[in-house]
Amino acid sequence: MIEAKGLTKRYGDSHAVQDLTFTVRPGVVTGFLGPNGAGKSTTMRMILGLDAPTRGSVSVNGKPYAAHRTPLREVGALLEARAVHPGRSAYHHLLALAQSNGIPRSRVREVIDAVGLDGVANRRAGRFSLGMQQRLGIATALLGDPRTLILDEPLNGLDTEGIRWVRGLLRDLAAEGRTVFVSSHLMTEMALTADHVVVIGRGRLIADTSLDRLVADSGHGSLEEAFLELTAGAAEFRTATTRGDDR
Ligand SMILES: Nc1ncnc2c1ncn2[C@@H]1O[C@H](COP(=O)(O)OP(=O)(O)OP(=O)(O)O)[C@@H](O)[C@H]1O
Repeated sequence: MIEAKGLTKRYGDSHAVQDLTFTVRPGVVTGFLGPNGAGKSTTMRMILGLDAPTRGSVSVNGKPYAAHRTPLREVGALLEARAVHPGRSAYHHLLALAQSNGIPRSRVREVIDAVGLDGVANRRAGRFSLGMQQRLGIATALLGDPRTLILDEPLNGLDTEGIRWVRGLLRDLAAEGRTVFVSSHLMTEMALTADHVVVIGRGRLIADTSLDRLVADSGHGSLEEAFLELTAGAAEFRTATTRGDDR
């Protein structure tokens, strides 16, 4: 469970995140949606204690992230797939994290197999393609068998098989009773994966509802249309076509 209360982050004169209050519940996949620059990554960084809120608070599984004694066993996160020592193999990257978090060595092989990296586990992570780095990032998130998963754009760079695999993985993790909070710009994928959505724009909460209700209430048949309508006034970057300049 993730609980944000009045969460706010200001950089200089501008708000990246403003007065966000929402709860991410276990047992369902919650999609975290918003246009470019809406504040999704900043919110996730605050949940993980990587950025301090200017105001407000956020807890994961009942406590601030930093208050957990073995955080990797509570919360698995993928924020920046490239945040891996480039000279280290995938196996040694995971092993170092396992050893510093009291996770058995056998779990390293399990997650390597689970993400399909068994054939390249001894290669330097710095030479991995984006999709391979993303798979390693997901393996890192799964390493501690955590109750809560926070994944920022986990589908970036994945091939068709990888995208389908992540869809099944997220649904399975939620079905096991875990909390799954995932951001993505791929609305067709989110429509297939998420049960619930939290939508933000310009740092503010726009919607916190079931995916089915969001689509039904919009009167449109798709999440993509519902999302574009909902965020029309909150998107900083829209192309001429979407703005209707050429009509
Ligand atoms: N360290 C920082 N210093 C100054 N401004 C920042 C910083 N980090 C983020 N911002 C600003 O905060 C806003 C929200 O950025 P954030 O990366 O959280 O958005 P996002 O929803 O994840 O965007 P995207 O979908 O494009 O990845 C943006 O205007 C961004 O420029």
